Amino acid sequence: VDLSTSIAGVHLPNLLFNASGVCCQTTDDLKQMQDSASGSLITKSATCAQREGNPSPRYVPLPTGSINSMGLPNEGYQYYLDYAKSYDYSSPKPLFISLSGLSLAENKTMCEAFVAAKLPCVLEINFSCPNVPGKPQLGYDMEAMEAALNTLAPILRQPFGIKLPPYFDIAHFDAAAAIFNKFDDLAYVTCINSVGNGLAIDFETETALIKPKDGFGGLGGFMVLNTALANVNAFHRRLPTKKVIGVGGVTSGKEVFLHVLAGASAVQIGTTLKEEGPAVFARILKELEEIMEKKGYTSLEDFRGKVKTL
Ligand SMILES: O=C(O)c1[nH]c(=O)[nH]c(=O)c1I
Repeated sequence: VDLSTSIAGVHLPNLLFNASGVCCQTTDDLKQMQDSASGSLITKSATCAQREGNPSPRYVPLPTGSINSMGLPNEGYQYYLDYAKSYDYSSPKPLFISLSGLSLAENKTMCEAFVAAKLPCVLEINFSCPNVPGKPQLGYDMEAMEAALNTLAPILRQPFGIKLPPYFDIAHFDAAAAIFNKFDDLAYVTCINSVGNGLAIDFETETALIKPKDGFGGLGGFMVLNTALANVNAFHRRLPTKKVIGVGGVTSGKEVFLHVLAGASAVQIGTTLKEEGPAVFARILKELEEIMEKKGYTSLEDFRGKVKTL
């Protein structure tokens, strides 16, 4: 079976890669991704300056997923620019770079630096970090999101992507899609980032599980699967000339299959990669192949976006 796909003008030998933030902050992490069976890799969201992030504990696995309030820890964008400059683009795996400036000025600076370097990596702007105290998510402010795209698209002038928060209202899917359809170079959207500001509490100790923000953090893993599928399908239906990368709730080949059925062109793994390690890619690719063979599909196009309705 053929599990390859293409996004933003790059070809992925298979549709799986890491969710930004997991196994991608340092060059050691990224080497693990390169050595894994993934079809691509994306770096930890970068800010202009290096950041330590929030105090620990800041990530905790839960029975049905995870909660995190990392606080954008990263090596600073020059580190990832250097990595992108030294990346071997003859490798079958294309490189994606995540940028998450703390302001539009920061995003502008980082985009200008990457564009000036003229590299084949794909740039993805993170509109949805839920864990920087005092910084509301751009993805929930439609006007600010459109203003950011009006500033950044003319700088990028190449296919790029954006990372979106989950939306929970049809009117919000409509409003967001109406904005995205104005930008031809916006090649894809990645749905979803963590479900923001959940609260995990330990029953015995009666204490929040993570330290930052009184225990409030983004939810991920299996518990967010159905919200992720809805966001993938909502934007697949509303963005006819763009692609969707699906992320959220993948624990096996079954959820990858469901993400593609909902319309995903590629699928990322976060919590399950964090808990199982990079060997997860080989396991899940095998599971997906078995599912496709059983159902009689030979390529992702055979079923992408073909979820039936009653
Ligand atoms: O806290 C983080 O670093 C973080 N955590 C997330 O769950 N999503 C994000 O986009 C980010 I930038």
